[in-house]
Amino acid sequence: MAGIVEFQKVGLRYGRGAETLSDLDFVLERGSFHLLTGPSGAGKSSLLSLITLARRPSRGLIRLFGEDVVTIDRARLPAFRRRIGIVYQDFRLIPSISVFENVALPLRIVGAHPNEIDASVTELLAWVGLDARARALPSMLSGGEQQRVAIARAVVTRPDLIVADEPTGNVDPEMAGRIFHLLESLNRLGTTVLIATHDIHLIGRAPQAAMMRLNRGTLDDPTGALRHPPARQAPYP
Ligand SMILES: Nc1ncnc2c1ncn2[C@@H]1O[C@H](COP(=O)(O)OP(=O)(O)OP(=O)(O)O)[C@@H](O)[C@H]1O
Repeated sequence: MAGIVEFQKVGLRYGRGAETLSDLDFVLERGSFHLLTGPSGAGKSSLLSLITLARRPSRGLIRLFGEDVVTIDRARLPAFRRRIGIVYQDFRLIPSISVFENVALPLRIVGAHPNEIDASVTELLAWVGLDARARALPSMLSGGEQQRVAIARAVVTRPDLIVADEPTGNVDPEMAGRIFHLLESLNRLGTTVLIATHDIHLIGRAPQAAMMRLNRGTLDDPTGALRHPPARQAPYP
């Protein structure tokens, strides 16, 4: 089965200091569900930034969807980025447009039909409990509400890969459960999901998820799933 993400001997160094990430070797198989944990400062966001093509590694090979994205012509990177739904830790909503338009934006970029945009955005905003706030600007929302908008935006195009950095960091346990359920449902439909989280409740909800643990920039593999990746995750209870 093809790897959606493959890292070989990847290292990342900011400036002239020691490496923040070292010798990362792993494969995320198509349709897998991974949780990335580790103490604050271990390098989780840095690792996600390599996968989402926000940064290039200092060394090593990264393949996304089977292609080497380190040496690739930069002009081709947007096509890869469009296949990835990203939930940023700091949301990164566009402040000058409405909640609806923030979620609609990825669909507008790919030229989706207006009817499809209306239907998809409306459905997702209802799913995250924000249908009544569709016309609001992001600044009028609480942190947790903004996080839900960011999640709706990340999944609206049904991307091949979803990368979420602390997607439940600002919401209550009930909403965290809904968000997790949404990501699980997308995973069952074949989307590969990688979630970086400190949320022990979230980790407890996903006993079958493959765990990746970063420790000072190197990766532990407590479930062995990186060396022997499951072809497909077992269904969640
Ligand atoms: N742009 C940057 N320039 C220089 N150093 C950076 C940069 N981004 C992150 N770092 C450093 O890299 C290390 C790892 O940071 P990173 O944000 O990846 O960790 P993290 O595991 O996501 O932490 P947290 O759980 O607190 O979000 C930290 O020491 C951080 O200071």
